[in-house]
Amino acid sequence: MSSAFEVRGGNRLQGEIVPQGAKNEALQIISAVMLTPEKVTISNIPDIVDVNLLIELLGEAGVKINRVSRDVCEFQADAIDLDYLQSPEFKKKSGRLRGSVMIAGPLLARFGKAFIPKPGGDKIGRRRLDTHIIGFERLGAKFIYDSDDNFFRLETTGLKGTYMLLDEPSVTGTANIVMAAVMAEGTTTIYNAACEPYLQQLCKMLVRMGAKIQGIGSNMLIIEGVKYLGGCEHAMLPDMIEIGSFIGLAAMTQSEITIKNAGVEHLGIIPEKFRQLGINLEIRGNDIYIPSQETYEIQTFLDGSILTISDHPWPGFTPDLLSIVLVVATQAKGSVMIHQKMFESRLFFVDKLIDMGAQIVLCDPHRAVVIGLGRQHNLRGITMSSPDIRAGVSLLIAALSAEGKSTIQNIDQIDRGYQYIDERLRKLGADIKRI
Ligand SMILES: CC(=O)N[C@H]1[C@@H](OP(=O)(O)OP(=O)(O)OC[C@H]2O[C@@H](n3ccc(=O)[nH]c3=O)[C@H](O)[C@@H]2O)O[C@H](CO)[C@@H](O)[C@@H]1O
Ligand SMILES: C=C(OP(=O)(O)O)C(=O)O
Repeated sequence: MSSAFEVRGGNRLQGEIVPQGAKNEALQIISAVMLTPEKVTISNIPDIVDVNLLIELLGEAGVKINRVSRDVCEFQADAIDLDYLQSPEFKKKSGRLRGSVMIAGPLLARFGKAFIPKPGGDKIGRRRLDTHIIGFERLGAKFIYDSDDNFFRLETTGLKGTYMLLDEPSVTGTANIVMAAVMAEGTTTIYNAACEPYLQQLCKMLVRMGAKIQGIGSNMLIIEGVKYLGGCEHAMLPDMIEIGSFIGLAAMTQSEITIKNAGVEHLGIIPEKFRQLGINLEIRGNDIYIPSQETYEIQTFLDGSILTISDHPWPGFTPDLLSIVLVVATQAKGSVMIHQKMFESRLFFVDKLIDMGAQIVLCDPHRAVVIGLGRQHNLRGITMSSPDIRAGVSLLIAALSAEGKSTIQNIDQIDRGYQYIDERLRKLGADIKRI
């Protein structure tokens, strides 16, 4: 696969786009197939690098995989090869994505053993696994760290339910602990649990498999362990981060776009945050219609002070859309402070936007003030490299709105999470090609 996009900016886009299935949900759901020897059928699976890599890993670990169609897959984990899960091949491959860490919970629950290599994913700051490990320990697992080979090993003779108050509502951490607890002996209470739609979907799937979980959607999950989980069917929700990216794309390129089947009841505060930037969007049934807008004006707080948009665990605003909000603000009228509280290395990509002509002050690693250009002039196309998945798409959106040619390198980052993005954008009228 080639590794750059060449984009000629300035086209107004038009048409309909259907979001892919949610990447972060897919990583949890596909890990959960390890909890049962029975068949699990999953649909609306996004065809993206991270998810395909996880499916490949499961296949190598002995899970039977049958791709019924491009987005539907049957899994059957009735003959897991535990030796593979300690091998250098597993270590190398699973180290390439963050999501692979979530097979630890199911393995611990079912086989009493799990191995976690140092996980991959975006290099967007420190990404610790403390919540996962401490949670497993609280359930009675023994944690052994091999500093020579950077492998975390976990072992148990039987997990036991307990009360735990998580240090922070970690998304993958909560998923991992839930998957371990569903087959532990007795009752587990997880307080300060993450409750993103990804987790709600996971819990609903586990309940269909026979798990007993109360409090789904809240920050307190009460899980009564069961001895056995069976097969089920599960359909992934539309990817809310992709939906937010398309809203930003439409505004920034003055385009009229309809996002079809957007799962609007699951978007939480996301539409409202884009409205705060002055973007008109209409919810039409399960679609989102964004009219072409010449300009959009950032709201102030009620007392007239400069708006701040910051991230927060669900139901707050997801950190994965802050880079998108930031780029959209560069062409708005007005100013906004972007405060990325969770990750300390996610805003550095703004230097590229500044090179393109945007007015941004990076105050510190967590905060940037954007002074919108209000279409007084266009951004200029440049050559740039994508540091992480969401910065990559933000740069792509900037390039599509800019004057002239841009080259975005390192687009493997974008391919990790956005399915056939160049092809889908071309259908809307974008001038983009892989080189
Ligand atoms: C595969 C996957 O699902 N990845 C998502 C998941 O990553 P992941 O599950 O790895 O992220 P966590 O929820 O564990 O935390 C992310 C970072 O935020 C910090 N933190 C977290 C909670 C909090 O209240 N305060 C705080 O500062 C953590 O210390 C950590 O550095 O959740 C992140 C936070 O929504 C998203 O960016 C990632 O896209
Ligand atoms: C940070 C992200 O992904 P990951 O956790 O897989 O690195 C993301 O999806 O924005």
